Amino acid sequence: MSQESVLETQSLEKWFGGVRAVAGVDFRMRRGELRCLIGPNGAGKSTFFKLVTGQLRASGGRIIFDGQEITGRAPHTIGRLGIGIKNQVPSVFEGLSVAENLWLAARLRHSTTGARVAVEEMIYRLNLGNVAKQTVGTLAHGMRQWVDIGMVMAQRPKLMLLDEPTAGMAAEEIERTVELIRVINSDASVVVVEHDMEFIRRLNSFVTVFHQGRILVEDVMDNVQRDPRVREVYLGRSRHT
Ligand SMILES: Nc1ncnc2c1ncn2[C@@H]1O[C@H](COP(=O)(O)OP(=O)(O)OP(=O)(O)O)[C@@H](O)[C@H]1O
Repeated sequence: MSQESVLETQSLEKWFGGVRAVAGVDFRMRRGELRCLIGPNGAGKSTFFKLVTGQLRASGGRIIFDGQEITGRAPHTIGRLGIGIKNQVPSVFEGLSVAENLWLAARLRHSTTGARVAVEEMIYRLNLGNVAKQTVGTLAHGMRQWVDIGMVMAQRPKLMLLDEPTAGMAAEEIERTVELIRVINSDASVVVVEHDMEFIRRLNSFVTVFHQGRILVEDVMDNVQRDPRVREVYLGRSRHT
């Protein structure tokens, strides 16, 4: 594997019974890169994420993170090595405050002092100072998503996976999420799975298109949207254009 790669998969496969959800994926991204992953429903994007984080065990192939093979490693080991994931459903504690949530996440990786520093930094970087003491369950949907993202950031991952971070967000919340992803990407590699094409366009990154568990196309968004194969399987559908 190239020294430049933060993540590489080789012939990665996942079967669920007779369904080949991930069907031999050779994926590679550079250290420091921001990459978007798109594809129609059922294309295998979430399964790919879960294989990388160890939430699911691969049926075949290899996963290499930061120069080290992580295939078959447990999720907590992979987390400690530096891969963080924000799943579609926020894993916040609704009954605790923003600061308490960030603290619990930060303590997974840091000493008491280090965690305190990380919490303060996340509150600042996420611009959550006004709501730091507020109970997360009382916050608007967008803010809960940002707290969830902050909890992953507080662990200082080298690679952050974001599964549909803008789902259910209003336009101004989406705008702020674009900025937040740039902040995250200033010191971590990032992969974003999204259905919102305008959001992907705003992120202005290299895009990988999944279809039926395989990589169909990899290119910049302009070329992806013009590609007839992509239009056929995905962008031609009114819901996604
Ligand atoms: N736990 C599971 N058991 C059985 N089949 C599964 C499981 N998880 C996913 N699948 C199947 O694997 C395929 C890929 O699903 P996956 O959720 O990875 O797609 P996706 O691209 O993330 O879709 P979406 O955009 O709708 O989230 C689908 O056919 C799905 O039904």
